[in-house]
Amino acid sequence: MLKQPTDQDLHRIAEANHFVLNDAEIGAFQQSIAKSLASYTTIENLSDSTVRTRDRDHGHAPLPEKNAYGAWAWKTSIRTREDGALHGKRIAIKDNISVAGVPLLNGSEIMEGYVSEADATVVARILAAGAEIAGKAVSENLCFSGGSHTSYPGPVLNPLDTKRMSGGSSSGNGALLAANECDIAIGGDQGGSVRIPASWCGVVGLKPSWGLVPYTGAFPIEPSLDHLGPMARTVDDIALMLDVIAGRDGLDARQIEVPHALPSYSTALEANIAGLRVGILKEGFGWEGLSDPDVDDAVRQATETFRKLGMTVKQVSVPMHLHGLDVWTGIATEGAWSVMVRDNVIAYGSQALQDIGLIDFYRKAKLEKAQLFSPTVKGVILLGHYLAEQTGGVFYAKAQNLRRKLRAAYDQALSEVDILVMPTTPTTAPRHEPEASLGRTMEIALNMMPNTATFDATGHPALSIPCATVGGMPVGMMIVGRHFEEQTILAVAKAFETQGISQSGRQSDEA
Ligand SMILES: NC(=O)c1ccccc1
Repeated sequence: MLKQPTDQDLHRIAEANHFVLNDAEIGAFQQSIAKSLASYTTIENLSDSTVRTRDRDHGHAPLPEKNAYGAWAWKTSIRTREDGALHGKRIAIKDNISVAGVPLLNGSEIMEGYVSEADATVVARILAAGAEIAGKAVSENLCFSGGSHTSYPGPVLNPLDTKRMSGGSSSGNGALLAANECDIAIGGDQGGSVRIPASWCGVVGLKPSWGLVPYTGAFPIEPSLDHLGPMARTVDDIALMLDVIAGRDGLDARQIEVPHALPSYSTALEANIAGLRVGILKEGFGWEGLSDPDVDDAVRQATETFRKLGMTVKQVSVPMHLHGLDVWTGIATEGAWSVMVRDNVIAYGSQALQDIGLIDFYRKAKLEKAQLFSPTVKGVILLGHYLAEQTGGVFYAKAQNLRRKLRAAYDQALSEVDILVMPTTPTTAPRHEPEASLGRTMEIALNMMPNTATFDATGHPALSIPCATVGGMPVGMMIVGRHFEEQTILAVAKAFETQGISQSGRQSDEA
């Protein structure tokens, strides 16, 4: 029950909002508030009819000896039917996505003790398609890192070389797929978090068009950047999963642009890709101080495969790509601060389904345990709060407007070619740096995203596929397409995968 505010409360709040109240005004506002509070009593007493915890096996914490890479956050064996498109598939769910009755840490110690009350839409759809939910995969701390070193309870190791990072923020997903501990994993991507671990772990990862896959039931960063998408070892499994999870759920405000009728992505894999036009994005290569020239070369060389497949390949230029990360930063920093910090993961103004249990737990955790926020999250709080205080959101607002311009710039290029290609990440998986300073910890969490984050801002679909190895580690090639043309990306990726396997370049180093 909400208590009537004291007169003191009203004076304090008025002062915080830069006005003053006299005694007569206080009296009048108290009366008006008393009337409104009756509605809050009603709200408290009405059921909002959301589905709560089901009767199911809640699983167990992973045994350390069966968690060599620190990639499992929780183990389950949830299956609700014995048939369906995903029957026989073992699925890992990134630990920022709700599975009813199962803990959700979102990579942060402050969430210790929280248990999700309802299945996310993607989880409900996966179960309805007959798959087994094999567990939750470790996420970076509140999803705010592209490395795999900020996760609680510990870093995630890359199974291909355990001294290296698996990439984040879907860090566990990449490691579990590379280690063959699941067949398909659902990741989240606001700045590259599906594609970075796919790139560094040598698997396939798709960030679908913004909105295509409902975000309902996943812990957000900022609604206009939030995406969920599949990761797997094969393009077939990506398409199979996309068929299951894509489409409106009627609960997610991010789905405003999603077409009501969607193609069959699995069927689209067989489409004829000869004649399609590939654009090598000039500005996606040679990032000053970031790019490994061997990675750039390997991706350029891999595009020869497209020629062999009968596609045309040319270089295209989108100068604004160089500012994509700036636009993203303007949206992500203040946006994440407002949603995740100021507003307890509520996006005010949206009609999306709200997770009351999560909001309540997280609000209290934030009040009591803020000291446990990771360096990356503290960085977002410091700059986001400062920006709001100094500028009142003007930079956020302008960055949102610039997003349209950025999107139009890529759309222009995508009117001349069917897909854009570039390295997913400027390097292969870097080494863990356990002794890193605070500054270095932040740097290695954020320095790999110039090609990925921009497409979270514009919402274009983007897939990372292994295309070579450098120094024994996989190189990811990113294929970007037009909005809601995942079928084209998948058909191209499938053809590349089929062709690529017979090539020596896939297995050996491209010096
Ligand atoms: N959640 C993300 O996609 C992300 C990726 C990299 C850095 C920060 C955030």
